[in-house]
Order: sequence, then C-alpha cells, then structure tokens
Amino acid sequence: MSRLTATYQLFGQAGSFGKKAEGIALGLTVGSWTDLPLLEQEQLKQHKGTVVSVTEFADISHPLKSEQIRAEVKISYPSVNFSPDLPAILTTVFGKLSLDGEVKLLDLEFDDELLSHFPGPRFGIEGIRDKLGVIDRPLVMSIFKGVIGRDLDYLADQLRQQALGGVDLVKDDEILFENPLTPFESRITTGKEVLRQVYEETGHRTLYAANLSGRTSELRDKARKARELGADALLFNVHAYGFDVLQELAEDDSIALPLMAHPAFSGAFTSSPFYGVATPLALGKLTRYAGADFSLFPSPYGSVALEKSAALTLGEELTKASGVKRTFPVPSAGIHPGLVPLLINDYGTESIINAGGGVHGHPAGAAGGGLAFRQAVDAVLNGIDLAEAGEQHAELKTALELWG
Ligand SMILES: CSCCC(=O)C(=O)COP(=O)(O)O
Ligand SMILES: [Mg+2]
Repeated sequence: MSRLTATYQLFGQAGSFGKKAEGIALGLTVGSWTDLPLLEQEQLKQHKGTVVSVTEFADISHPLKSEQIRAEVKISYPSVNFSPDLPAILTTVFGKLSLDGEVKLLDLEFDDELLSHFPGPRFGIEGIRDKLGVIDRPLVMSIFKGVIGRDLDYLADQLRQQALGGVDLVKDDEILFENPLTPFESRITTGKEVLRQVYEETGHRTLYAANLSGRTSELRDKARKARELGADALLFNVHAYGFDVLQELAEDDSIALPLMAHPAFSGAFTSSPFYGVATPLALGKLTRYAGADFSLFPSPYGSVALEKSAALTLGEELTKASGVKRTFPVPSAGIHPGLVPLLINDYGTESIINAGGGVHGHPAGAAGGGLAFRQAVDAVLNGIDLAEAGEQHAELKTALELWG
C-alpha cells in the first residue's frame, strides 16, 4: 500500500515524544484507536497513520525552555487517505498540526506510486542547457532593476545592456506586475526583438523570463498567450500562489515554457527554527516536484542569507537523483563576482549565478557587470585566482575593487 512519510521536529520533555507522535498519527488520520471496537479497527486499519520512529536529541535543548529537548519523529500516512495533489498532502500532514504549537515539518518522503503523480520540471537542467547550447559551465543570470514606473524603451535598453554582458538569462524582478507602462505581452514581444538583435550582433543567446502575475484564474490564459508570443520562460511567485498552481502551469502542454520559481513570501513560513516548513523541503523538494525548472533562494553569503547547511541541503534536493528531472539551483540575493568561487564550490557547475545589483551596480554598466561575472566563472573553471584573472580583465578587476 502506498504511503507518505513525514518528518517533524518537536520540542518537549525527554520521554514524552512517543505519546505525542501517536497522537499526531491518529489525530491526522482516524482519530481515536484503542477506544474503537475491534470490528471498526479492522475497517479503519488501512487509513491509520503509523509512528515510524522517534529520535530524541538529549544534547539539544530548547533555547528558551531549558527543560525541553529536541526530537524528530517520522510518521507515515496511507496514500489512500488523500488525493494525489499537494493541497491534499499538505493538509493531511501539516494542516491543523501546523497551528498546534512548536512543530516544524522537516521532510516528506514520497514512494514511487505517489511520486508518479508529480511529473516535475518539464525541461529541467538538461532541457534548459539544450535551449541555450551551454553545457559546460554554471549559467549566469541577471535581473531587471528599478523598472517600476519606467517605460518599454527603458526596459528594452536595460535588457540590451544585460544581454551584451553575456548573461544567459535575464528575469523580471518579482515585484514587476501587470502595469500600463510595460504590459506583460509588450515586455515579451519587445524583449524578444531586443534579444534577437543582440544575437545577430554578437552570436550570444540570452533567454528572458517575464513575470507571470495576476489573479490565479487568469494565469493559464496569460501563460498560453506568452507562449504564442514566443516567450522564452516565465518567472512565477509560487509561494504567493501555492504549489498546485505551479504544477498546473508546468503540466499544461499548451504552455510548455520553462518556469522559474521565485522565493518571495516563503520566508513567512520557513524562517522560524520552531514553526513552519523546512526551507529545503519548501524551496527544494516540493518546488521541484511541483514542476519548477529553476528555484531561486537566498545564498548562504549574500544580503539575505540562508543558514549554510539549509542552503546546501536545498541545492541537493533540487539536483539529487529522483523520479523527476533536476531543477536548476539559483542561489541569489546580494551576489557579486567575488562570490563566484564560493558559489561554484558549494553548488558546482549545475547551478546558476544570479545577480541584480551586482550586475547593474558595475561602474561600466550592466554590460560590464555581466562581463565581470562571465570572467569570474571562466577563471574559477580554469583554476585561476580571481585577483589574477582581474589583471587580464578590466571588468572583473573593477568589480573586485568595488565589492571585494
Ligand atoms: C531572495 S532571492 C531572489 C533574488 C531576487 O529576486 C533579487 O532581486 C536579487 O537582487 P540582488 O540585487 O540582491 O542581486
Ligand atoms: Mg528580486
């Protein structure tokens, strides 16, 4: 019988966790158990949650309640209890429970039967590399900045400068929504023309991800229109909408565009050490299962930093072998060329170096900023120290002087 196993973090008195875990396993499935007549127990057996393990960490006490220690409990739920979609799954394993004190959902393990309902990314790392024709290095992405209140000409120029810097991808900022100055459809058609011109002039291909936004009921039609207009990819604020909305978009054959998941709003339910959902599960495994080809997240070193082990586990969740294609890890926020060695060391070549301010803030403009990143990537892959590479490349040297 197919089952889903959830791992939770709890705090409490040593020795108290077995009872607590049993309460969760029953409370989220059949309710009471030992009070039931044998006949009813037999009828409900296949629906009952089961405590798989209880692990107490006697050496890790609660930072504010010293009498309490940390524990991890694993509970398995029969898949027959829920329909195979993330809203039903999340409500089963962490619905009412998420409101019940200091409980954090750390992980979910899907068996093969359940995973077969989650096709994952349509393109994945290999599919995106095929589109770009780049197979042997981390990709470089930049972000439109300061474009609210600006017109299409301004956007077109900013896009041209970024593409001339040799970046592989450019994404809208997640705060650029539908607006009269730069409507979604015009951004796509104008962007396509700008990138075509740059390709003709330089032979360099850049893909543009426009922000798919608006009411949920409008998204499918907007995304289909984007495809008709020749869009390269779509940015999506998945955590403001919900995983299932992403999955619907990813599975729709009439959309069939790469989808870039932005982490906006996720901090609201991942950041607490005591509550919510672990970051590697939310921005890693579930974002991948829901079909994102790219997952953006705060790197361990930039301006909005994630705790390092969570940031590394997140990257592993996106790329480790599983029944679905791999999602590109995109560690972001406050990234500048001096961080490229750390990023490649931590995330390897199957990742994307992504920067907004670190591209646009370059004294030689966005084109110089993009070049500095590409020079930093090439230096790292060739085993050359950045400072040494900076002696050969003026853009990199300037960036290192500015940001270190
Ligand atoms: C919090 S990760 C998302 C990255 C992002 O959307 C962004 O605008 C980063 O910009 P920055 O200038 O910090 O590179
Ligand atoms: Mg942004």
